[in-house]
Amino acid sequence: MQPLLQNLAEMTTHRDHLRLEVSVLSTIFSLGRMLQVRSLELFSLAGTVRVRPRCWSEDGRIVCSPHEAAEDPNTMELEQMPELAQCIHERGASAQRSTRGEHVLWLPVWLGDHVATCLEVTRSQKITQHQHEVITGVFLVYQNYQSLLDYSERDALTGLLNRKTFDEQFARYSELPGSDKESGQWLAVIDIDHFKLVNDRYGHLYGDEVLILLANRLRAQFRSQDRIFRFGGEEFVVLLRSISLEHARAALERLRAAIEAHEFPQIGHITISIGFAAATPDTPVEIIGRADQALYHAKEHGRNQVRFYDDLVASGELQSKVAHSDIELF
Ligand SMILES: Nc1nc2c(ncn2[C@@H]2O[C@H](COP(=O)(O)OP(=O)(O)OP(=O)(O)O)[C@@H](O)[C@H]2O)c(=O)[nH]1
Repeated sequence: MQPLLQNLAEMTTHRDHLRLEVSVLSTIFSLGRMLQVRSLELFSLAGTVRVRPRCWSEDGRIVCSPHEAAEDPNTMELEQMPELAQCIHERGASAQRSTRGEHVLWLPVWLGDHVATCLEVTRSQKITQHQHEVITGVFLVYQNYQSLLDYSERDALTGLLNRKTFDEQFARYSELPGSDKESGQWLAVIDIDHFKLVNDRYGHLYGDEVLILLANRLRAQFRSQDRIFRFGGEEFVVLLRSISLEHARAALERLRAAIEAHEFPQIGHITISIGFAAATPDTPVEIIGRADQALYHAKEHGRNQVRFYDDLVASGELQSKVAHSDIELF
């Protein structure tokens, strides 16, 4: 039991979801006689729920896929794993499948009413009641800790990622290939127009309702590899990945138009302004600064519009930051 307790203690030192995942897989693997342990990621793609192995045991070590979910060639539809699919539809705690020489146990990680990860344990022998209890015990420690970690990274009102997690997520994006016009990374800052009026006229509760509806719309609009943050107040930031400039512009424009057309309960119609910039290998502060400049340009020129920083610099409507710093005297 001693090594198991040590493994559990080690597991809860991690402050990063992936490291925690690797640690729980290695703890379960060390319980012995495992053919394989894997973490499966569940994600939506083109209207279907897909599954892909994110990390797995290989030669006694845990290795992780180098791909993002949507670009991973090794995915399948959830429905191709009927026992797991049924367990998830029924919001079950576990599922099993036993064939000759292979016994599989699945443990979905429930965060609220949502599953994005599932642990899979495969043994050559049947999993006994005692082994099932030990594995489930380790899993529950992991799930509770994962949920605490998730809670600390999210904005309480909207459930979007909070400002605190931005730098880490941005650093991950920066490791990916740089932006070009064919396929790049983009950072957009989205701000509700005259939101103070909504609060003043209808009260903060209605204001909060608008923020929640906008957050839901953002989640529906962007893909699983994009990252959406609430930076505080009525300001949201989206990191868009692997998308051409024109597609990024079109997605942001669709969002703007959808919000303009939406009838919010009691309040009626609101609009948003969006500024965006290329997520180049500069510091996050510089990139947010550029997107912010584009946003404020939109605010000063009528609101309810999407503006791209490079366009504004090219047309002479904005001066680039370099030009500013040249004349900075203090
Ligand atoms: N309901 C609600 N309001 C918030 C929250 N956080 C910030 N606000 C409000 O957001 C409003 C932001 O107002 P301003 O920064 O003046 O901007 P604005 O009225 O949107 O005007 P423009 O951005 O110039 O179009 C303030 O009234 C804040 O009180 C929140 O969590 N809930």
